[in-house]
Amino acid sequence: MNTQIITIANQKGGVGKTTTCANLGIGLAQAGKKVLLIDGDPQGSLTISLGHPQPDKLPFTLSDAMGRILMDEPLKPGEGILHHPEGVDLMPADIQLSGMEVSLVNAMSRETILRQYLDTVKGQYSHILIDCQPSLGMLTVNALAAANRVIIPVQAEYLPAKGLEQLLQTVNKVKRQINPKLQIDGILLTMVDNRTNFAKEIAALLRETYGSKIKVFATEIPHSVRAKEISAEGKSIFAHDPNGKVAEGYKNLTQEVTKLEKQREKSRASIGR
Ligand SMILES: Nc1ncnc2c1ncn2[C@@H]1O[C@H](COP(=O)(O)OP(=O)(O)OP(=O)(O)O)[C@@H](O)[C@H]1O
Ligand SMILES: [Mg+2]
Repeated sequence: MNTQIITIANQKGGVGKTTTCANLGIGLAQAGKKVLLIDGDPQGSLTISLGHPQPDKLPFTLSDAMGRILMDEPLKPGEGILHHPEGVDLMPADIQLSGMEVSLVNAMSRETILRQYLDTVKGQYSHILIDCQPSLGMLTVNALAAANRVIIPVQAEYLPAKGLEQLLQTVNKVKRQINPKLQIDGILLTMVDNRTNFAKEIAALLRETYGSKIKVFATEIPHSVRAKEISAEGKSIFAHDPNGKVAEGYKNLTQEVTKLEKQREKSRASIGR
């Protein structure tokens, strides 16, 4: 299986990375895909939002998995992977992962420890989604080095220009130096308040500034208090508010993401001919 590995990254905090990771992941599972979510944030927000309110009580988390790779110790098949009732698997994270940033500094192949871990599990999955912490540190570099695709959530409320530039530089550097397969799927506008023109202006500005290089997803995720509630519920927006506009948004995003995949497959096939 040619596993699609999608990293959700933006070093700006609170832009909807975790919400997108959980709901795109569950959206893909509902579309019949075999999905593993990786919590790459020591805060464990993805882990918490998928029904594990105390990540530090879990017996095995991503820092243990990456530690095994660092120490060259074996992992049992599927070790530490949790199952969510809505059909996705999860490699959780807890605060111990913050120590990994430090351990990686002097490690051999420090940028590819996560990739090496994913190599041991990816045979089981069609899609792996990685949630990043809000930084461009070693963990995010590991997530970019492990992926073939990146989605960049941008909160429509602020002008993101400068931070975005820095993120794109990091992505390009990883692509050049470590991972030539890496492609930016697109910028995803999140928490869009349709009562104002602001989101439209920002979307227009983003398309104007980056549109020639980077796709801005046609799907925009609307702002809704229902989306805020889900993390406490441990469920997706599809279970919490199936007929709401955020569920519709993530359903549309799921379709855009799978469509991109098919287009790329087609163009690869035609190049191969
Ligand atoms: N569409 C939405 N409408 C309203 N609130 C939302 C929406 N999406 C996410 N939120 C809320 O906004 C906050 C930030 O979202 P989220 O945790 O997904 O962002 P993040 O980029 O992962 O943050 P961090 O950088 O801290 O990891 C959360 O409280 C979340 O519940
Ligand atoms: Mg987060």
